[in-house]
Amino acid sequence: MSQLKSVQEKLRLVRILRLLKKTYTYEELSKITGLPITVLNRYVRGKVLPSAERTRELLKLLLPYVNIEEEVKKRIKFDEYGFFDNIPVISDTALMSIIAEDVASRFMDKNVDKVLTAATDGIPLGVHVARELNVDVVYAKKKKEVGVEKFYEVSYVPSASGSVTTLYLPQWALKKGENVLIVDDVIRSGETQKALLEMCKQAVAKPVGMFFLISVGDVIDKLKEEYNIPVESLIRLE
Ligand SMILES: O=P(O)(O)OC[C@H]1O[C@H](OP(=O)(O)OP(=O)(O)O)[C@H](O)[C@@H]1O
Repeated sequence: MSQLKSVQEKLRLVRILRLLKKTYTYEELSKITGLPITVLNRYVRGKVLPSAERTRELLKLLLPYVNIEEEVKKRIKFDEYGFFDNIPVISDTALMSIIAEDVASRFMDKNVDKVLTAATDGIPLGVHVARELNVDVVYAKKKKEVGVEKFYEVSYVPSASGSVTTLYLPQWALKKGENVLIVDDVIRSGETQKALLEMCKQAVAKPVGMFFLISVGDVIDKLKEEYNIPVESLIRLE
């Protein structure tokens, strides 16, 4: 294993420990791993890193306790009208890194050149996934930034809004022939995503897949059928 790969594995273990720390006590983690609390605490705080061999052993022991779907569900807070607050999910950097590893492995064989998302709430997932795939992330905004000469722009009517929204993306951000992975935190009607797909069309770039943390209803099945690309979500709400 290369030095870099070995360090990455160690950092992955620290992220997993930090995530599990939010659910399990040090006593419980100590029982699971057979390591003293003081040692685990040093790993979590980054005071020391485990050896490569211990990292492998600990990952084997701890990974069964990581259920990312449950971690996301646990963090979604619904209000009295059935709307949910996704900030507890997208602001948790340890969880987002672990989710991004999962997303990267799902789309590893797609030769992704760029990750595309929509501002605002798609950005954290976009950044984490792009970093994991070692590519750049670009995002469409609802306003035109000054200093940009040419934009791809798509107008649509978001469900239940009754007004037209336009998304703008600088033309330098997507190039002809690039393989694009579209990600977002949530997909409800799919209108935002169709706008991003339309931007790929304007750029003559190729959408190679779509991923969402949360999808509502059967919208991802419809997109998959219509565009004939893999469309996946971590959790599906009815
Ligand atoms: O499938 P759809 O019905 O199009 O909805 C999904 C979109 O809605 C949310 O963004 P929003 O437009 O609320 O902007 P925000 O990210 O700035 O909150 C979300 O982040 C998605 O981009």
